Amino acid sequence: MNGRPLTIEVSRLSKRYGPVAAVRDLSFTVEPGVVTGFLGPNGAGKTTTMRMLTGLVSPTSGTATIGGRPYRRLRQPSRAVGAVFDASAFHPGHTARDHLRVYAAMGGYPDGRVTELLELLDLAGAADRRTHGFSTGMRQRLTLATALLGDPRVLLLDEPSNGLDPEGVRWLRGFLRRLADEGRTVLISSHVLHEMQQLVDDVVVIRRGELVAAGPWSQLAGPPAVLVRSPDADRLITALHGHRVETVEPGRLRVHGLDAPAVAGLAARHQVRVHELVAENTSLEELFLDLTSDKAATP
Ligand SMILES: Nc1ncnc2c1ncn2[C@@H]1O[C@H](COP(=O)(O)OP(=O)(O)OP(=O)(O)O)[C@@H](O)[C@H]1O
Repeated sequence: MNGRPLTIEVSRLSKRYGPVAAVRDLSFTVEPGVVTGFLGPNGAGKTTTMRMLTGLVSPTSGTATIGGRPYRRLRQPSRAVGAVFDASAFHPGHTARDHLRVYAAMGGYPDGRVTELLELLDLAGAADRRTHGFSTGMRQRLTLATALLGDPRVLLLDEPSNGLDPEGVRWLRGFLRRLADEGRTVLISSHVLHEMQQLVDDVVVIRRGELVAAGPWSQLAGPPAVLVRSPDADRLITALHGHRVETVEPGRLRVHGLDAPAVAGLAARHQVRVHELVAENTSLEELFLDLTSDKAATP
């Protein structure tokens, strides 16, 4: 990667389309060196925000900057920022190599960069095939190759995991992680949450154009919880004095803020019988459903 890392800053950003408030007073930061997921249900305003970041849509108010400047005022925008919004937008008659050559010519990149990226994205074997026969995974890799032509320090990808099989998602995770480790700023949007859970370090969650939550995924997921089945549930509640304990049903408890070994240790110390102990991790999906439910919308 060439040059200093670039931080993305979105500040009090709004976009109206007539009566539709697509993005409302949105503020968040995306740091270099991590993979950040931009999450929200369909129509939440993700694409509109990413288009404002790349100068394709002008904000109604607020700012969206990359390394402190709006996209259009960056010295070499296409070298600083790689962005692709539609993975299916290939000319069906073009081969993968043709497609990359067209974009390389537009950006002023040498042909050697095309060959390099075909290798890097595992497309060398399919380089001279027409894209209309490409699988979803190959299309997504070609999209990534297009975004990477200028060796950008910032990568903005709209729904890069869309339609990938588990093997494809695993590959994408490793690839994005490498880019982040090189100091790049990686922002990927999605509404398919179980895939994102494997892909991202930080998350920015929006709903109806507004920020719902932002931060490291591990913090947003909250502390662990443990499900315990015990014939001595009342005594276990006493032993767990000072911790938040819910009774799920008679004989079954959910203990918050402790991991399974800690609960087992306390039970042993108080000679309470335990028949089952299951660690529960809040998945991003649960978190997302919770954050985006109507209940969460009302103050
Ligand atoms: N050019 C436009 N004209 C009018 N309304 C628009 C336009 N672009 C987006 N919208 C509206 O703005 C809102 C946000 O749309 P946007 O595409 O940004 O959401 P999204 O989170 O990317 O959704 P998806 O996951 O479905 O792509 C939606 O209500 C959409 O209908």
